[in-house]
Amino acid sequence: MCGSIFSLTFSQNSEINITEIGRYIDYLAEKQGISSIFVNGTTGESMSLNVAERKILAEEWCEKAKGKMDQVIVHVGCMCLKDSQELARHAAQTGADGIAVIAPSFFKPNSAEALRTFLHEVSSVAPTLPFYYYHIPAVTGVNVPVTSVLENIEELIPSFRGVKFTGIDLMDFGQCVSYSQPHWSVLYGVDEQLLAALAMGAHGAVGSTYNYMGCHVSKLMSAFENGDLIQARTIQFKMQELLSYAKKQGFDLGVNKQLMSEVSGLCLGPPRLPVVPCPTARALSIAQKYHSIFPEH
Ligand SMILES: CC(=O)N[C@H](C=O)[C@@H](O)[C@H](O)[C@H](O)CO
Ligand SMILES: CC(=O)C(=O)O
Repeated sequence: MCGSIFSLTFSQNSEINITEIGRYIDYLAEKQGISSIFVNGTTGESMSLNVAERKILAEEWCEKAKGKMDQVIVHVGCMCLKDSQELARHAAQTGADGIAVIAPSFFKPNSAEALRTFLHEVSSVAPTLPFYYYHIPAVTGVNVPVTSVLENIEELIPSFRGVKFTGIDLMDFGQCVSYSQPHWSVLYGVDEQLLAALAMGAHGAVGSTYNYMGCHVSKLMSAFENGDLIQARTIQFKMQELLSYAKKQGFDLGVNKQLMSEVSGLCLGPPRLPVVPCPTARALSIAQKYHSIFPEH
């Protein structure tokens, strides 16, 4: 299971703060059973960071994860192809285990072909690095079916190794799994309905809430593997209960980040504008809900 890391900032000025990264990795490995990390993605507020900041973070996460995480996947997608290529080259030099790329979303690709060409251009500057397409249509507004992105993709991108699928279209997802090659990973990213994706054959899970619910999610996944659907559902329903409570209160990245700070005790700092910090009372109430749903933590 892969945790998507939150950005780390200083509370005074929301400048990036790399001093907490080592502790963050130990927390994920020891307390949440997280074996891989996804850096500079949605949760990591990559689109609100500049290229220089993203390089510093990628370097520090790769360095501190050595010997503690199986894999560090660095997201390098940007609005600008040149920036994405610069970050892809940098990820290769930094020793990342793979890169992921989101569809640009200001000027959107108008077809699967345009999207595939963009992905190809990024991958070609780091040809030896395993490449993942990151599908998150609710955020990007790019709704190209992933199935159509995957068609003969290795002819275009020989380093292609899978998809991080954060969408709710389980038919598209199922077809991706069905089309996938043995050396690919088709990973699911909507934490609230992971169990449905496991039934469709998901090879793994990547998500923001695994930062603080990872230990429960690994139980959900083992229960599913052992055929214990009752137990798997019980855990999934608890996750849904927490997230639906949080959503009623206005769940966004600011709330999610504050919740992680409350549960873990780590100092993650505030989000960067345009995301605004979560009011303390709201974070405490959601954290209380978390502890009542998962009393063992
Ligand atoms: C939009 C977004 O941030 N999606 C995340 C992963 O990609 C998920 O992990 C969600 O944060 C999670 O499923 C809660 O809604
Ligand atoms: C949530 C997630 O997977 C990301 O941070 O991109």
